[in-house]
Amino acid sequence: MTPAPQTAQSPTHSPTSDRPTVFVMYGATGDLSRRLVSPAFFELARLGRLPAQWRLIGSGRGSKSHEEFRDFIREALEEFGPQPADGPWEEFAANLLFAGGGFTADDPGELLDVLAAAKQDLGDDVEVVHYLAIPPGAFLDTTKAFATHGLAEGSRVVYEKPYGTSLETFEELDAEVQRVFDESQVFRIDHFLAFEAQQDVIHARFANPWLASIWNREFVAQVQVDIAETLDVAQRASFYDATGAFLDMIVTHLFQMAATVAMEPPADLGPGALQAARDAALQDFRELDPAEVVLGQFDGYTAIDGVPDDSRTDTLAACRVWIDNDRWRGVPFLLRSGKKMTADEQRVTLVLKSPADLGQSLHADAEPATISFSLLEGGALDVATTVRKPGVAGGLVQGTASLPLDGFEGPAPALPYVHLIEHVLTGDRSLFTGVEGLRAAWTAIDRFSQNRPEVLPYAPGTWGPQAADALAEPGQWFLR
Ligand SMILES: NC(=O)C1=CN([C@@H]2O[C@H](COP(=O)(O)OP(=O)(O)OC[C@H]3O[C@@H](n4cnc5c(N)ncnc54)[C@H](OP(=O)(O)O)[C@@H]3O)[C@@H](O)[C@H]2O)C=CC1
Ligand SMILES: O=C1O[C@H](COP(=O)(O)O)[C@@H](O)[C@H](O)[C@H]1O
Repeated sequence: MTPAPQTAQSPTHSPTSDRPTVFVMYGATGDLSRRLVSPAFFELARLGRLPAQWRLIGSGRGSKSHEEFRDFIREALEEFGPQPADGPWEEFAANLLFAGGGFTADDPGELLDVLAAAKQDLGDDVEVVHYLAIPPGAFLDTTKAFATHGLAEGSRVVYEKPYGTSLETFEELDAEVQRVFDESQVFRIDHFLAFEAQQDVIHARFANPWLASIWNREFVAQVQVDIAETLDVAQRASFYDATGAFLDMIVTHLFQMAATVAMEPPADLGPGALQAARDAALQDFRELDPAEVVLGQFDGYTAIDGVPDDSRTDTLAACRVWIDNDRWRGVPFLLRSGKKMTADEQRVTLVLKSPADLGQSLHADAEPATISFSLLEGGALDVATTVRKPGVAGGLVQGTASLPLDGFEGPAPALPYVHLIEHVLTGDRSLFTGVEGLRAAWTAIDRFSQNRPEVLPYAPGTWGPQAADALAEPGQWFLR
């Protein structure tokens, strides 16, 4: 298979955020827009890092006046921050526009008119960024609509995850995307790659030879990527019920995080090399065995408005992934993510081999040490290690040294979407997924997709069905 060209910067776009820019956000009334993307735009405005002249057009199938859309975004900021009062709200709001009536090949709704007016306001040399914050099932038709209405040429386009919903739909979508756009125009998001702490996993590994030297099957017994949420899905039942935890989180964010851990040292830490290293790791993922996947649904899920009474959608998924290469052969990568769980935690953990695993007789029964990165907010690095118990009785005890990763002088950590939007403007692909890695991810889950296990019930506020615990044996989940 010939890899699609992946260039760090478009030959046709200058790596600057100075060009007047119109962002069109499809799905602007949705959960992603309210919780993550609109706050990031406002944060960029607060930081003075948007282009000097810009507009943000929210696109949706319903109808809203520009003023109603501004109120809608203000309410989202009041709920999720940054607070409007903490930034240049009035100036920001004046740049917000809404184009209703949807956007399809047959009917572009109000978008062409609103876009033309915004471009006219901003002058001749306007950059247009299309941002698809809509459910993945709508990506293909929207891409076709770009071609029909002549909106592809000279623009940049940002696809949310999941890019596809199966190997087949991924191929269909990507073929259309490659037909309509040049690869240099396309950005495929996985916002976990933009977490500050995700970047810490990479930099901690390569800046510390002691860490780099144990980052392999000789010393690591298990790798765990565990994203637990107390969050419900009531606000976005229709998207969620059609998607489920496995597609929403596992084949997307958790596969990318697992690949971040698993990757070979990249040639350098530049955008192209990082993306290529992750993609290469994904290509070594073994096809998932459906017997090593556990799906769960929290009790009460089907009572949510908009969820069918007989829905079998998974709200939790856990699996064991094997990576067939010299560094990781035989090391299980345990991935788990679910809604309505016990806690909000996002962790990448390397469980190291115990003295017994390494054939040592001294302190053979000592617990395995762990190196664990919390991905929440600014992140933290927690190293749990066995030490002597103080006092005359002696014995061993495990203690944890915790290093907050945002506890240093300098700017505060930025929201992931702040990084992503800036990187789209500058053409830097280090935080974006690569098409070959995505193809490998969909290939790895293809057999599972045709043969999904039964969905098991779990009580809200727990760690999921017991079968998920068993995946970690003979070890156990770090979060428990
Ligand atoms: N929510 C989150 O935390 C995150 C979501 N994502 C991704 O963002 C995308 C959107 O997710 P989210 O915002 O949660 O989903 P929502 O269900 O909230 O949908 C977003 C918006 O898309 C529009 N929409 C729905 N169906 C269609 C359709 N068939 N065609 C065109 N537009 C449609 C709706 O707006 P209207 O009715 O106004 O047209 C809706 O408000 C998904 O791909 C998701 O995976 C990524 C990271 C985080
Ligand atoms: O992509 C998604 O991510 C969020 C979790 O991301 P966070 O940045 O809010 O922690 C998840 O809740 C959502 O279901 C999913 O679509």
